[in-house]
Amino acid sequence: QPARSKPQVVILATGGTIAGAGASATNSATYQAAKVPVDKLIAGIPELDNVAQVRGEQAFQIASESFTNDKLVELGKRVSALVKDPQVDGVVITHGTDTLEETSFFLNLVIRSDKPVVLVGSMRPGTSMSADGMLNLYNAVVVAGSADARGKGSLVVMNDQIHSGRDVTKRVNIQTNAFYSQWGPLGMVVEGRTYWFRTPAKTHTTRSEFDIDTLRSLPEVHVLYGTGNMTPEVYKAAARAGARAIVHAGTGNGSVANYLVDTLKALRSEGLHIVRSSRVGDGLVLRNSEQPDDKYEWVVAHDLNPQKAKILAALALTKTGDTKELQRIFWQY
Ligand SMILES: NC(=O)C[C@H](N)C(=O)O
Repeated sequence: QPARSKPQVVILATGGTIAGAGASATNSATYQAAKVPVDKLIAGIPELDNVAQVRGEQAFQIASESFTNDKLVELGKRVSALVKDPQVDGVVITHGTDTLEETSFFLNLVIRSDKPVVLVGSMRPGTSMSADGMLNLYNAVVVAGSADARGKGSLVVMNDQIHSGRDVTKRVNIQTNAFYSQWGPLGMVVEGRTYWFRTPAKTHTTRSEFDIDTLRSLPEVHVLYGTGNMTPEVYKAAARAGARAIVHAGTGNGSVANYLVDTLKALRSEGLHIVRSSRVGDGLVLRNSEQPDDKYEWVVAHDLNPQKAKILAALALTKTGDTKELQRIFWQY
């Protein structure tokens, strides 16, 4: 077959601020997300034509805070079908930034392909002054069409940086430098070229034991946030509401208040899993630090923040209910 001159990239649009519109150019924070259809986004960047052959597909038109487990599974299945198409070299997903880190981690774990899957959003709507969506989308298409982006797991392109979809998190709610990875970005994309500096160490995509093609749904996992003066009843309510695991977004090292410990132990003995993460954001929670996890059969979230731990716990619970296995999964991914 003759080599194609340009990579073929599909832009799968889900909504978010990158498809947002405000009343005036000064509305950078007050606007409606998920308004502009994907074909209009593509038409607004004729330069895309220089770097890839692009086509759009509208998966959803929602703000990302409204993503559900069912939507994650539906999106994952569509991405999987696209990357199996020999005509497709890479996929870009336009996404709201609020839960982009959950979707990127989920796809990093369930898409069994080494083709680039690149998530992108924006912090300002396209109608605003210094809107960031156009360049972010252009950069994302460049990365999705790059052979050197293959095999690196899902990627997030924001603000000229290329992040691992596993590591990245939204840290600022109102500026264009919103995304951050505690272990650093993987690379940069500048003027249509990629520059790489590191690769992910954790298992992903082609080597993952999770597979979107056989996944039908995700079990319920709730995150409960550690503060002073917690209420044990809230943990029991999560269990009654059908949670199979609770991610405890603990203070500091994932610590648990002394008056909560008995409730968490009792819930564990009833079959619910306890995953200790931290509300701090950076760092990592170690086993048997703060609490005797071995004795209580609790799991620690390693370096995953609570919302990422929720995604991995849900996927892990589709495979096992064994605490040691769950912990092995948290170390590995
Ligand atoms: N900047 C954004 O995209 C925020 C928006 N609420 C969303 O996540 O859809």
